[in-house]
Amino acid sequence: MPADVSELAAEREFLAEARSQLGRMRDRVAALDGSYAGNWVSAEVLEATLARRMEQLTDDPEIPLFFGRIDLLAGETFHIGRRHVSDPDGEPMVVDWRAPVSTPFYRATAKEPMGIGARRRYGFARGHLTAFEDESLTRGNPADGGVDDDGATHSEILEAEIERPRSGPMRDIVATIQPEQDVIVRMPLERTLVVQGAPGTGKTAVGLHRAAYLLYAHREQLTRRGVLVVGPNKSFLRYIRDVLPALGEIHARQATIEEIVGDHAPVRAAEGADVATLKGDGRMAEVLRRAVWSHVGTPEETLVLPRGSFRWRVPAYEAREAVEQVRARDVRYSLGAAQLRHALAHRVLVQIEETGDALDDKAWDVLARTKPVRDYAAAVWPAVDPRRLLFRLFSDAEFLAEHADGLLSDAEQALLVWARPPRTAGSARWTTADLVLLDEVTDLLDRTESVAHIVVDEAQDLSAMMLRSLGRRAATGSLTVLGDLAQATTPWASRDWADVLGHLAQPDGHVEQLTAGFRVPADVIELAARLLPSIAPGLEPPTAVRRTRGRLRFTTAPLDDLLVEVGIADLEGSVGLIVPDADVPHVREALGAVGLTFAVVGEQEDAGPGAAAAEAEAGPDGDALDPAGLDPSEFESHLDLVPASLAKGLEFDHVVLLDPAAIVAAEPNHATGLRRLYVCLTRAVTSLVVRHDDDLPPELGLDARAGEPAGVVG
Ligand SMILES: Nc1ncnc2c1ncn2[C@@H]1O[C@H](COP(=O)(O)OP(=O)(O)OP(=O)(O)O)[C@@H](O)[C@H]1O
Repeated sequence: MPADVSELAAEREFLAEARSQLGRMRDRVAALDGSYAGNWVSAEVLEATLARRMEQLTDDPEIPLFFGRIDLLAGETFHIGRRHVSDPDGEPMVVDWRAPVSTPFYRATAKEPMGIGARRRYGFARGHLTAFEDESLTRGNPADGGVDDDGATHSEILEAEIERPRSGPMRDIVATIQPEQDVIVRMPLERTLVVQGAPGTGKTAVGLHRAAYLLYAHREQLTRRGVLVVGPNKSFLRYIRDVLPALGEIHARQATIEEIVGDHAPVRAAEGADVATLKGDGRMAEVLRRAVWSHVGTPEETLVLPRGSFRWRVPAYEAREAVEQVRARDVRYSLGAAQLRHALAHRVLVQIEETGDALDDKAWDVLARTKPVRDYAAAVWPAVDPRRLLFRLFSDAEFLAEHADGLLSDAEQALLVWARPPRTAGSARWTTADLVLLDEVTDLLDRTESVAHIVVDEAQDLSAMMLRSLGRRAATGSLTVLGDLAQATTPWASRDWADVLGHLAQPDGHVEQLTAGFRVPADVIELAARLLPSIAPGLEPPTAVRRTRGRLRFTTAPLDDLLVEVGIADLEGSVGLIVPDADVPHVREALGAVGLTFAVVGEQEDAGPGAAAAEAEAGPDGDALDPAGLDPSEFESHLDLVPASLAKGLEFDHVVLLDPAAIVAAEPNHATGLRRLYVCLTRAVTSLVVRHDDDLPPELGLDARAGEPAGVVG
């Protein structure tokens, strides 16, 4: 038997043995239960821990138990996988990719071998080990066998992974994390960092793997205090939701900013970009701070506290002193109110003690809770209701002017005041930007609880006030901030990462860059990069690492003809039809008319029971889901209809993009429109077809009259 064949057989045997050991570990955990615990609380905790452990030990035969191996120069060999597997003696058979011992698998090069002599990568097909590929790190001589400038060796298995046709929701990249990505993934927990990277450079992937790494490296702290992953919208969160569970991590909350601030009130209205931008401006924080603290009054009367036959008194000047002392402590507003009650009670306590009355330990608290003290303190330091406060700011121009003086211009103040104020705070129709302001007010009143770590994706799109909302939720933790300034599509987006770090209250955070593009093929990048001088001067396009240059085509064909001509049903991999939001209804009809089955991104929730019923009615061939051919399973469907506003963060093997000019025009200003177009152009992995009329945005630098613009047709 040739050496390679016998080696493959040995590796398969090892895989089978590792699987059976994983089964043994699982059986052992299954035999344990909470009865080992000392009391019911720890029983509950133990049960939960065991349940989590069982989940981690579940063996999915489709997912390779290991994907790599390193041979240490010192002689030891380690298989690297998604989870740790040990033999009955406790010796590791597979080590977790996040363990320190695994680091050289990701980072060692011939120039810096990090103590390993060889690296092996495995090829799998549906869980079956089909191939392996060895790389020697001891050659030292770059001329020896395909070692490139930075000492990396060409890997067919890595290339196959990068070139694979895309389908379905996002997958993990644990087998092929690149050295510069791995540095970010394993950065210490305390470091807040920004990852700036062009489309497809793996920011989302890296952020999720970093969350998984931190959960492993700081398990106790992170599961107790929480990890939060923030994405731009719910469909994006559905797109990424399988990645962390596939890495064995199910305890990270994934939410949009709207969901995070959603506890304050439901969103019941939208508003113009100018108003929303102003509400998201960092100056609003000071307006709100002033408005909240303006409630603290100046005591003018004596506090009188009857007790038995005595009437104890705190004169107004002493009460004023107490207020000043509490204010100087710079505590949250509600805590200040409680401290004022105690400060007043203390002055009474001292008087009582001076009479020689013996008081017990609780007397101070009891005095602070008496009705006269409570009423007096509440009159000077009244409770503030966030919704009533915002209602007053937006309906009472004088109140707003008082607190916005020197911060907002008259014109800006006029923008904020409601043209037709609701009658009460309870009937106000709040917008998303309002909820973020309510979150700020709530935090001025009572400190917001902090989690241990937040991963924020598409962070360039968040307003200063939104960033403050996230920053306070990581006040005693850290953040991984992912984004691309060239993809900023909100009118309130940030222009500078230093500003972002400032709003997050993490000024010491630092910026890392990713430049290698794993998604977009070179021809498509070159097209999209034409927009960069207009939308983000100074930012570079990604350097495509994909071998295929991609297929790029422009057409003016009518939509119905195009749908037939592209041959969507026969394309391997997923297809995204990206259209201006306003065109979704008529394109949906057109797709139904040509009999294509598709899902509409962003409509999964709405699809609900009706769609399920339609699916049940579908014949065995499943191609008649409902009259419009709607397939409710967004990202599982072969074809997704994607409103341009929801394309961000997604990718499809093939993209058909309709009407770039309308996509640009739909945004509140031209620069934002061009950035939206940049996002839409950079979703394709294999091919991009652009359907347009005679109005291609001039910034693309193409001659549209020819229909097939010169110089860029693949
Ligand atoms: N090291 C890697 N090995 C294999 N595939 C990778 C690697 N890094 C990234 N990818 C793939 O590249 C694609 C783009 O990754 P990702 O979506 O994380 O990029 P992004 O920078 O967040 O893009 P965007 O800015 O468009 O949101 C994904 O399919 C991802 O799996």
